Amino acid sequence: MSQASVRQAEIAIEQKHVDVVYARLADMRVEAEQMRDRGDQLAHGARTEAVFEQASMLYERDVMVRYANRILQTLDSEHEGLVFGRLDDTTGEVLYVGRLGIRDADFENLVTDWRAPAAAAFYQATAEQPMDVVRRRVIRSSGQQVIEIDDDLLMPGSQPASMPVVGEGALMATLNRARGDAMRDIVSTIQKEQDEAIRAPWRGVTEITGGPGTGKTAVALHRVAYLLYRDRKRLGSAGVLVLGPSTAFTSYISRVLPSMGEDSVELRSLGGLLDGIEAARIDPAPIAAVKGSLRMRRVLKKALRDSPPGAPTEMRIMYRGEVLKLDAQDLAKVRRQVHGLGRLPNRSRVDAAEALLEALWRKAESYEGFHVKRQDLLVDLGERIDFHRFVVVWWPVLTATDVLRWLGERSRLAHAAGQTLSAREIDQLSASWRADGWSVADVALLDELRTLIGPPPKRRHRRAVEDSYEPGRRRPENYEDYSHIVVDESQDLSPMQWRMVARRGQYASWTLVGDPVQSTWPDPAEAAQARDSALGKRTTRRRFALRTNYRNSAEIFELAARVVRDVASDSELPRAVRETGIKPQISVVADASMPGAIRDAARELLGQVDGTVGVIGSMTSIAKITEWVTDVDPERLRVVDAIEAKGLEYDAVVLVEPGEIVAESLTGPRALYVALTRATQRLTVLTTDPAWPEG
Ligand SMILES: Nc1ncnc2c1ncn2[C@@H]1O[C@H](COP(=O)(O)OP(=O)(O)OP(=O)(O)O)[C@@H](O)[C@H]1O
Repeated sequence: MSQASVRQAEIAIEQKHVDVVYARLADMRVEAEQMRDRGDQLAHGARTEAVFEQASMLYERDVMVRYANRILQTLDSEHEGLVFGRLDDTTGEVLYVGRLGIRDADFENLVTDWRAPAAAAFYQATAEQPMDVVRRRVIRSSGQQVIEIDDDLLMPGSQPASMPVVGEGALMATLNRARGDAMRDIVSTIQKEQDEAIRAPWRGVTEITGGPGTGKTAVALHRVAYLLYRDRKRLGSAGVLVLGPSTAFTSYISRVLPSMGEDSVELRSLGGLLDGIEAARIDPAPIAAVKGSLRMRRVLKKALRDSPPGAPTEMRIMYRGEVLKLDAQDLAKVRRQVHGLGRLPNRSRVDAAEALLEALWRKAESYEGFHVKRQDLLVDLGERIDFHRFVVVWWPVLTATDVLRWLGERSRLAHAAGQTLSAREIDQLSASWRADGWSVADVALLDELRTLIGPPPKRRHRRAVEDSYEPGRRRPENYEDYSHIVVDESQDLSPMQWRMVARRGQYASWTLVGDPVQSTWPDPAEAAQARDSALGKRTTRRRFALRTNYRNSAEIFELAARVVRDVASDSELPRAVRETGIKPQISVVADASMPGAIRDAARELLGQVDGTVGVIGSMTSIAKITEWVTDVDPERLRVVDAIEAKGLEYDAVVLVEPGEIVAESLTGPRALYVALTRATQRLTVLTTDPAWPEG
């Protein structure tokens, strides 16, 4: 038989099994729907049964409905192939691996869930340690149709004559495919070193490091699916949070977990972590660096103690024929006293009222010939409506956004900053808070303020809503009790951002994903310290280093590696496994011809690849660049600045003016390294510097 017909025959064998699986699934679907109906009946019945029976009935119903929903969800979710793997072992046993564990009506195993221990060999077996696996097969399908198979022969000595081996390697086939706007899951081709990180226990802190394209993000997401599968009770109800750098990133990864049947995980960007605020604006690097540093805590604390804008600077109140007056100095003293009690400002209005009454009493006492009893004055004035009206405006309920906005006034910020910020920093920060909207770095400051201020006094009905929270429902505002938190691109979190994230995971276990070489944070020591205090005393720490770059062609990565050689050691750089024979194109362009050159390069690349093409430029020129390419294929062309490009990938990239990207970043070549490692197949660099990349 020819190779082609052997392949066809093997595909037909797999198709037969896949057909059996889908037929069984159709039956299960009917059963699941019946189960759901039966669940409803049970719930209905429970209302009329004795109380002790209700609990077990409801529990049974919940289990049924959850199981039924899970099957339906997996069947309905967009994914490639329910059955994607097969292992043949030395005893002739066959094990199929898929997205869901499925048994036939006689309870015989048709497919094993990829997360089950029995499926681990699918990812962990190698030629050196075959774990009794003779042949590993990846089955690629389109819908219910098997379209391709790819085999690895792990134990050639044990291969029976009747066992053919076909295909050229599933991994390479997958890596060569065009990229779209959404990341795909990698369940069928997870590599051994990745699998170890995915299956690590949930406790403590799991750190996954590796260069660009080593699959850190993919691994972190599969780890979440794995942990929820293994420990849903413990992790599922308190919730899992996945945090990424930008909304472009969270949208890029948003389909991976649902494609594995997980839709309960919260994906948030750093700008969207605080409920009610969606910040996308990125500050210029020097401003972001100040906003992210721990110095800001001092400034914010001080700002809260200052008198709010619009607060009266004088109090006059008539009492028994005398006008009692507190001037600005008196009032400032009272304010200091109240803050000195150390309670949250939004919880201190009663303290403020009491301190004002005391001050009024001292004033009254100082008036000659004015005889009143202290207790009388405190009670009489304390009941007066005009006194309360004053307290409300003098000690208003604060919101974090109000307080940060106030610091847009330069003199106010200067007062709060004292010696903590330089005059230039005060100029820059106050100007930034006068601008419209919030920046991503502001969100951590708002969250810090939220905690320093305390929640606004609760109204009764509001408390009722928060207390009635049950797992599965929408979580309460600014929920802080996640059971597991994944932080992607963790090398870039500022100390203030670490504090914000830590608040949400006081009892959580963590998966941290990052690459120090791609760091755009200028003070790694300060950030590392903030990170360590965020993680607290968690003693279990495990580290996984991924070393193979699956994204970039070797030719593209070679150029990227050149720009960071001075700041990174070889051991920190991954190895790109895929060669395309196509070198990146570097074109030196005159300034005036840049718009046309970008358009031409974009069009050329769009003609050469099937998927998306990214145009990446500096933050300062990205608005201009966006205008220049508006008429070029909006379907497949994406324009992002070097910061936003973090974590994303395209089939081809036009990188505009690398020198500008280096110049505007506080970590120079590292930011450029990030931008240069976004393309899977082709890269064109346009520069006005004839000496680049050497210059
Ligand atoms: N085992 C694998 N099988 C198939 N594709 C893979 C595998 N591992 C990684 N990839 C692909 O490689 C690309 C890079 O993966 P990912 O974005 O997770 O890398 P990363 O380490 O997070 O990169 P960066 O640090 O640049 O953000 C993705 O397209 C991913 O699907």
